[in-house]
Amino acid sequence: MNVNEPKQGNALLSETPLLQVDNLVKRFGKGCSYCQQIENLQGDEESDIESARPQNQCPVCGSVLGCAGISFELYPGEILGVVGESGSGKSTMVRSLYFDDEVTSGSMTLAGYRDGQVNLFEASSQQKRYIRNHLMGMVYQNPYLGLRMNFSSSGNIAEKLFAAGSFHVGSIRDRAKELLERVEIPLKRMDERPSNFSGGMQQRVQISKALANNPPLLLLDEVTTGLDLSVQAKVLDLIRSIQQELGVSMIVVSHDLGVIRMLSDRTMVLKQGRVVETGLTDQILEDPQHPYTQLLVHSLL
Ligand SMILES: Nc1ncnc2c1ncn2[C@@H]1O[C@H](COP(=O)(O)OP(=O)(O)OP(=O)(O)O)[C@@H](O)[C@H]1O
Repeated sequence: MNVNEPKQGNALLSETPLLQVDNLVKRFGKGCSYCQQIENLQGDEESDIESARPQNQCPVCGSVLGCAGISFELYPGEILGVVGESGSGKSTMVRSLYFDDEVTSGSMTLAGYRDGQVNLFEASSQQKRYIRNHLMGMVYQNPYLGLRMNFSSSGNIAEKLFAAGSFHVGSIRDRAKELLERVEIPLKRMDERPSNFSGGMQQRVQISKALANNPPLLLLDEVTTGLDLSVQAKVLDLIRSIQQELGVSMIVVSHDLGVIRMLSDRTMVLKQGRVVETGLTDQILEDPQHPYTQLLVHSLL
């Protein structure tokens, strides 16, 4: 597959979302009676584009709204791109979805967990662990967050399989081989620590670990940022082919519209913790409606 080729159409969207997020709020800081009314920090969408004053910071108590009421749906087999400038809340959003950060309020349901009837943000820590181990995978920009650098690559995968209840050493080893082969890590290096690997290889090991238990949902946070362009292209190509092969749904966070253009079916644009525009990626890139999206798109050109 050539990464320079345009995407082959959009995923077939089924009627029922795999993931539904409603009104996700994440506040950093204690908050006060002023900023608990989120609309007080709303700002003027049209005029604050160039403004230096962050609209997501409370002028009274100084708390910051990382996510200020984000709602969206993700359908089976779909790749949703999340784009926005630095500080727009992209990482806070995915970290919240993966339970790395505890949210302030909001709800998240997954079709594969108790028929989508449970707000996962309110689940117990044991339930959250189950969901992370069986139903979600996460790939971080910084491989040190997703990998244990003092374990071998196969050991990293084994850890994820153990966590989901696999204990048969032979099958774990076979699965590790299969996954590492899939992400093109030479098998003779499977017992080496990822700290010996290049940045692109570390990201590929992270991807294989995240996929170990066949989760229906994969979260990818700036996974190619900081890699050389040719390495970046290989990792993006891998992500795209894995998605086509396994049909896994993905949320791809990037500040780089080139990455979004290549991978995502639909795109959600964030600004200061809020969704300003969502639509088919081609439409967002070719005919952006919101002034902020227009600025982002034009800065790509
Ligand atoms: N631990 C924290 N404590 C206080 N504020 C935070 C914390 N983490 C994030 N923020 C704030 O939340 C807002 C959203 O940050 P976030 O890192 O999610 O943005 P981003 O779009 O991922 O940016 P980048 O691409 O630069 O990482 C920013 O204003 C940021 O300063």
